[in-house]
Amino acid sequence: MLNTATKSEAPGTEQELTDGFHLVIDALKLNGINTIYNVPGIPITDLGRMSQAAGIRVISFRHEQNAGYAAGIAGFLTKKPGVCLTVSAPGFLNGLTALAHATTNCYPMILISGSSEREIVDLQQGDYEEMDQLAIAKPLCKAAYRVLHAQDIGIGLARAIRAAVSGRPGGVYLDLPAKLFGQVMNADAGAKSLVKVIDAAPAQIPSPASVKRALDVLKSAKRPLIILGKGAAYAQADEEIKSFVEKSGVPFLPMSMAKGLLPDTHPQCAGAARSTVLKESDVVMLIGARLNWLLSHGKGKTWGEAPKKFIQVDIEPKEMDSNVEIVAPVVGDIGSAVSAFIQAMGTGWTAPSADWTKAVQSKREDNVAKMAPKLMNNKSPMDYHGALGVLKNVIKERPDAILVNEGANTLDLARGVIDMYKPRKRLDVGTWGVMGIGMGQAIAATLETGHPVLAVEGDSAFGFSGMEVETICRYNLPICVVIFNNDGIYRGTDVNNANSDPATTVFVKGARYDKMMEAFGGVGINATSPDELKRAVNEAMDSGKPTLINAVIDPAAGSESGRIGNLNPQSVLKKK
Ligand SMILES: CC(C)(COP(=O)(O)OP(=O)(O)OC[C@H]1O[C@@H](n2cnc3c(N)ncnc32)[C@H](O)[C@@H]1OP(=O)(O)O)[C@@H](O)C(=O)NCCC(=O)NCCSC(=O)C(=O)O
Repeated sequence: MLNTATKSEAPGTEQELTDGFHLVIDALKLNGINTIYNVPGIPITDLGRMSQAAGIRVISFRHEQNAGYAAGIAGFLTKKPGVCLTVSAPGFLNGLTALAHATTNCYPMILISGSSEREIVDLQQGDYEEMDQLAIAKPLCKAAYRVLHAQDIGIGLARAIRAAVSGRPGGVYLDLPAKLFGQVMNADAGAKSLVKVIDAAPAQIPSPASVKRALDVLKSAKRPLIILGKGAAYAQADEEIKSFVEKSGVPFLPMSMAKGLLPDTHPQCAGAARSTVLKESDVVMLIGARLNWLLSHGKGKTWGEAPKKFIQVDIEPKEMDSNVEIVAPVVGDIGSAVSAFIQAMGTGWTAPSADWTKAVQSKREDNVAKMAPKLMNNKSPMDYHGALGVLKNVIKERPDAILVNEGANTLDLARGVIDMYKPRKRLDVGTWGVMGIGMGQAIAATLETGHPVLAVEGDSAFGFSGMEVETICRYNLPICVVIFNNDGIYRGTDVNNANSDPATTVFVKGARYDKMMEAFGGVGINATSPDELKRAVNEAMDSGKPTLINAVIDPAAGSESGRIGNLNPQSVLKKK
């Protein structure tokens, strides 16, 4: 129902009126958008207040980048665009990193930003926070729109929603100049101008020929492999994906955020035999996974000598042949494609040879067995494995909890050690390997799903969004943040011999991040051994109280930039 903003006062011509503020709110509600991730300020403070009054959940952050990361991951988790609301110029720019991140990661998100007046901006006359925001946003997102007239708000939002979620999802920018909010129009006309987006992300059914071609190639394989990407997790076609993988009998490798689509403990899971399956497979079916740097572009020594054939399932036709030849492209949405595979496989599907599946299984068992003793050590200060062994069990006992994870070593090692059991329960740095997603993602994850969150953070990574612990306390969210504190980036042991400044990669020694949480009324714990960590995390996850655990990690533990290999400039220098 339309909110009545005011009534016109001319005698005898009384009519219900609405305005830009109310039209934006009504358009959001009409389209089922019930949460806004926001940082208030000119000119959108009242939009936040009025949205809250109208029943939309408005979560106010301390920095727009974190609100943006929250909106992006909300989009990933719900398949509805996550909305981030920012002030003009500087606030808008702060939100842009998250908008670009959403686009790169294919998360549906709308960055709505207030902006200054067109007449003044275009003549560059020095308006408050003057900036041509639309032009700046355009190259960083899927689509960018500006609404100048109140009667176009409905259409503007409809275009933004459709652009964000249809085809390959991504970030959309919606520019709302300050003057728009105050524009008044007849309430009936306003209501009629709103648009409810019907079938915003229509199913894209793959052609039967492409389905048959893909299955023929898979069937011909001696050593097949399925790689599940976060596109598969996004699709929410969990049952279909599980049935297909199990029916095929093919080993599967989950990319980081696809972990849990099938449990990491599933007999077909090849996560712990990664090098073996990439090198030795002869046919690889990519489902919602891109052949980007995370998969070494599908070539080079990671993929071994054996010739490979790639099958790729993706909603975006341009993804095909992006790095290597795709012999069987299947263009469609993942749910439709996987359902079509199941149907076309019929009843006579033959599983891959036991030679292959047993070889994968035995490599996996070897790696898991090698890892096991490391995870049980009770050293103090802790090393990564001792601390992660504890967290692995925390998630095993609470498979519905959401794990947020960022850092360098903290990310790389947690990804392997912590098994996931359910879909979309692992959220991390995504395609860019960006640091700073932690608190924004943790906040949105619990708000959107109702599940508690365990955020496992490197001390450096946490610093990018650390002030949001106040937000976590303000909204009293069930988030347990564990900071792997080794006094620096990669390690805390670097020394600068040139002058008295600290080395570039070290932080204050023995910092107590737990005190930050206490400052805002949450629970802060300093844990120096795996036993202490175990007690503290279990208590936090059971109580649901905002908690931050400063996990003291040996400053000498850890290696340079995880395993990014030759992307790490220091390793390049060392090689010269
Ligand atoms: C590209 C990658 C997927 C490739 O990683 P790899 O190291 O090759 O593989 P994984 O991590 O999956 O696995 C490593 C090895 O552990 C094995 N493995 C995996 N799981 C297990 C379990 N559960 N038990 C035992 N062993 C296991 C796996 O088979 C591999 O061994 P083998 O099979 O024997 O090989 C990954 O590096 C990645 O996601 N990188 C992103 C990192 C990132 O975004 N960083 C942010 C930058 S931080 C930053 O800003 C900065 O540093 O700068």
